[in-house]
Amino acid sequence: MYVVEARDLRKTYVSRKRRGLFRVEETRVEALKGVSLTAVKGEVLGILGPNGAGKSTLVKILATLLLPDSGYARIMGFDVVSERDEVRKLIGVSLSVEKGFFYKLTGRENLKYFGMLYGLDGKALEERVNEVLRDVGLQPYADKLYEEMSLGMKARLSIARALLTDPPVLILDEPTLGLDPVSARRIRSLLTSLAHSKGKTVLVTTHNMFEAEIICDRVAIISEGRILAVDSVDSLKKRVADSVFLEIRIAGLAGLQVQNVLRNVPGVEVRTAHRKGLGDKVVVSVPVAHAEEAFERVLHELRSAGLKVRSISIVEPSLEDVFIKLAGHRVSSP
Ligand SMILES: Nc1ncnc2c1ncn2[C@@H]1O[C@H](COP(=O)(O)OP(=O)(O)OP(=O)(O)O)[C@@H](O)[C@H]1O
Repeated sequence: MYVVEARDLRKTYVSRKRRGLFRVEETRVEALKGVSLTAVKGEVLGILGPNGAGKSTLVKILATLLLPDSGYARIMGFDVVSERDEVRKLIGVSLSVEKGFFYKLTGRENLKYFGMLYGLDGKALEERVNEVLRDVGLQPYADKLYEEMSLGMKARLSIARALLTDPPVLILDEPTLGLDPVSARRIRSLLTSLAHSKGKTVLVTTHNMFEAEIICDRVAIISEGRILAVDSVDSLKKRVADSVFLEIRIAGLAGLQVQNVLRNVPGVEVRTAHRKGLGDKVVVSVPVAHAEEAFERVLHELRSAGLKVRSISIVEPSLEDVFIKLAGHRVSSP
């Protein structure tokens, strides 16, 4: 059984704006255009896409906070619409824009309040609150008022709240957004250990390629309301890799010379030539099946032409390359 299962989810937002006294203008945004995905026990599933791709909409539907127009989603077999209460017992949710905390209570008091709502009390509540504060690294700031916390502290408190009941499923919208690198690293390793050591299913949205690559067992690439692919990072890369890149650094201003020297080498395409740092960095694209041969040949040609090669390395495609290939644009500029 899938722990998370979504089938053909669709959601259109309709907003109405008054234009003059009698005219109302309606705008419709199709945020989800038939999204299907599944997640199993013990995996971190990343939902990766640019701003406006539909990540938050999807997450809110799975978290029972928004109704889909059609399609269905289940958490451990329970329907997110018709069995909302059962679903809520199974999930811990942290959204990127949090509204539910009390500004005049401390972080610890907020957690205690939510812990009580979830049925914890006495010593068990005290211990659980300390445990989750430790997990997210918030102990030193636990007694600060919520309104005095930094963005990063608030983000961590939100994850701590999602962990309170030790739920089997975590649904986290941009969990490391606004965190400093040390806190982000801590949260990332917490999420992978929750999945891999405790068997939890962790759904995280992110537009951070690096994050998706290092924490996700599988990544769902979403763009303009559609899932373009769901697979492990390695498989996604293999899917798009019809070529690899050789990154060559040459002493001095030699970019154009490299282009000239390599122009007639079969299968080699010089993609860019620009100056960076100490010398020119030239990226050469070669067919994937001939990477090793091309490496030798390119090095030989450059040396024969008297160019001083500082370094040459084979660069694997990145998740960004995968995204560009599937979506037709970069993550940062849809
Ligand atoms: N309440 C709403 N009313 C109208 N349109 C909305 C609403 N919420 C989201 N949208 C639109 O739906 C689309 C998907 O938004 P969504 O927030 O799901 O994307 P996202 O991938 O989470 O983006 P981000 O990374 O910026 O949070 C966007 O075009 C957005 O403008």
